Amino acid sequence: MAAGAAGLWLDGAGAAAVGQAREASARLAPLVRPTVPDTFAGCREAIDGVDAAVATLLEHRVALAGRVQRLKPVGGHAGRDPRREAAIVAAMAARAPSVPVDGLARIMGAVIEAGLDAAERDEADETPVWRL
Ligand SMILES: O=C(O)C(=O)C[C@]1(C(=O)O)C=C[C@@H](O)C=C1
Repeated sequence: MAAGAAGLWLDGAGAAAVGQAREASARLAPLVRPTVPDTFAGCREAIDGVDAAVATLLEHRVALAGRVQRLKPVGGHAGRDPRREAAIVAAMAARAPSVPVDGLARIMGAVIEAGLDAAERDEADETPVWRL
């Protein structure tokens, strides 16, 4: 398999490998090759592509957040660290200058809470899909 500017070339790959490669491409394409669509349908398609990448990153972030809870003296919601959360928002603000900082703080607050909720469900023996 090789990746190029226009997509993926698969030589002699089975259907499962082709499916996996398509999914990997869908997840990565919006990051490495952002599109600038000029139609309604094109915009919707591009948004769906970005959402696929966002969902992939959220899934990975939730798994990492779950892992760090198990390494902290006090994990879960009880061990929240407002200074760390503010530093996360400040670092992200530099990369998302079009999103007002208070909006970014609300978004990341929701993301962090979702991660902590998932970690506490995991503690209750509900195995998550992703576990690092
Ligand atoms: O870094 C930590 O201490 C974490 O528990 C992870 C995390 C996060 O999801 O980024 C979650 C809760 C804390 O308030 C701060 C950050």
